[in-house]
Amino acid sequence: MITMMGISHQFKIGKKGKERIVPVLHDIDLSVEKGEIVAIVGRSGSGKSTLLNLMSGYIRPTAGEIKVAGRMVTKLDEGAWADFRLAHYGFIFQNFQLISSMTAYENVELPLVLKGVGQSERRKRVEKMLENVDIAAFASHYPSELSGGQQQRVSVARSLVLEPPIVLADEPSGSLDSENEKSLLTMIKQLNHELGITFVIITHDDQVASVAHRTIRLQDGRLARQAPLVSVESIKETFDLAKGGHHS
Ligand SMILES: Nc1ncnc2c1ncn2[C@@H]1O[C@H](COP(=O)(O)OP(=O)(O)OP(=O)(O)O)[C@@H](O)[C@H]1O
Repeated sequence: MITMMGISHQFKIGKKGKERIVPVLHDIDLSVEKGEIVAIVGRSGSGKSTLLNLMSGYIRPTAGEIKVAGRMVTKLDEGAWADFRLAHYGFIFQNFQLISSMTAYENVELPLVLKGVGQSERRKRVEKMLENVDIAAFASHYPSELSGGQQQRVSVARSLVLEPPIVLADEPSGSLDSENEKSLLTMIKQLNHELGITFVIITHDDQVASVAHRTIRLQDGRLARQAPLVSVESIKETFDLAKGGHHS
């Protein structure tokens, strides 16, 4: 679903003429399969958010290529990226990013309005989504009239209402208590299972990482080597020996 090939990224900081280069990611090869839940973990500053921002096209890699849903997205211009994002990605953030002057219903409806979906179809989809995340009873509440957990549910509903194939989440449970965190994780598992949505989730939290099918660790901008149970060399050796033995 998402393939990164030889991705490196560096930021330029400082005033013109006195710029400094900050290398952040180094030669990342990574792929996320359709229907996977992948957790990205690593120390603060290891490059997790940068990696997610590259996947969503908010920043462009200094080197390397990214393919998403069969499309070479590194070649897209700003406008094409915006369309691609709307069609392929949902986002879940730590601070929910709901619009305070809109009700829960209107917040969830917004992506459909932006996409030009007609009113009766909008109503059907918003109502279904609000029910999916168990927040229908609070449809007419403004964000300030909702608890943190309820706001996160609305934010999840909004990110999924266009039924994106991929959801990118940056510390989605960061501001939730353990009860609300549990129900967010149950919801993620359920959506993954029922709709086959692919999730890429940045987290510091072992609970969140425990729902993932796979955990990717970043260490100083590189993928940490997952210690294989048996090295490739030893498999080759065994294979060659077995072959040699057979012929002799
Ligand atoms: N826009 C930017 N300009 C310059 N440097 C940046 C920029 N964004 C991030 N960095 C630097 O890149 C490095 C990685 O940052 P990033 O936010 O990807 O880390 P992270 O692993 O997500 O950290 P955290 O867990 O604290 O959110 C940091 O050293 C950071 O200072």
